[in-house]
Amino acid sequence: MSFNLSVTAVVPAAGIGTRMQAGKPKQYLEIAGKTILEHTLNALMAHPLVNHTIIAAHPDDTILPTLPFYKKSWLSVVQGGSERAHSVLNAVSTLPETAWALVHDAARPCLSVDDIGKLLALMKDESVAGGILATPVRDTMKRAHPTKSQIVSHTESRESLWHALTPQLFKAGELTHAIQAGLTSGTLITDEASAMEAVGHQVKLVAGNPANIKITHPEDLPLAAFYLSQLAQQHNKE
Ligand SMILES: Nc1ccn([C@@H]2O[C@H](COP(=O)(O)OP(=O)(O)OP(=O)(O)O)[C@@H](O)[C@H]2O)c(=O)n1
Ligand SMILES: C[C@](O)(CO)[C@H](O)COP(=O)(O)O
Repeated sequence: MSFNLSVTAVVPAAGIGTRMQAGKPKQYLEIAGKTILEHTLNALMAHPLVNHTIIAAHPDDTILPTLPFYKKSWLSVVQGGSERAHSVLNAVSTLPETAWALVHDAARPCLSVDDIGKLLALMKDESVAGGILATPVRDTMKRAHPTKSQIVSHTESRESLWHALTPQLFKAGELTHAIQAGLTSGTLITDEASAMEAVGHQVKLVAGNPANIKITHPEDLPLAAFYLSQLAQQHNKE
């Protein structure tokens, strides 16, 4: 049986980085001389099965066209939307229904090629619609009191609780329909898996490296710089 093994990376990059409180969208902040977005694209394109990337960019983005990779043949750009789900939908809906979409946050540059490979192995697993990189929760989880946000209401069980990361891998057609259904029904869609789960698809959890952090707040930058240096050292040893 032949499997469609070509993969398109889809990179939602239309956010404005409010929580980062920087003078520009966080994906354009630099680490080791490259923008965070460029680190992320390099990470994705390092896997031999990833042969194209679609970026969903903010309509007012004037930085992206100035970057060195902008005119590369392996890159396409679509307009992002008001929410991350809209940005992903605008990109994924341009793909053939049977294409594999590897959706990955622009704000997650510390992605290893090994973790991409672990997730792409799901393309041959017909028991699931796709899957996501994730890490098991390590800390005790507390639910705050609904009206007293600094007071503990109760302790949540951390049994079988995971942090969802990206990339998240699904067939473009199924993902397009799931996001459209979720947006129409008002389902909260904060990642691709939540849309797929809502319409009944099986989603596999693939344990990934917790270094694959989402750069969100200023204190994440030095941590990401450290993890990127570790990835570079590992790459140089290979
Ligand atoms: N309308 C949006 C909102 C977010 N994103 C992207 O989704 C990823 C994860 O979102 P987040 O970390 O929340 O980024 P921002 O929305 O930029 O951050 P903030 O919420 O602090 O403004 C980022 O790569 C961001 O660029 C997007 O493509 N379109
Ligand atoms: C997609 C994601 O990175 C998975 O953890 C996360 O849901 C993005 O959330 P954000 O609020 O858009 O940063």
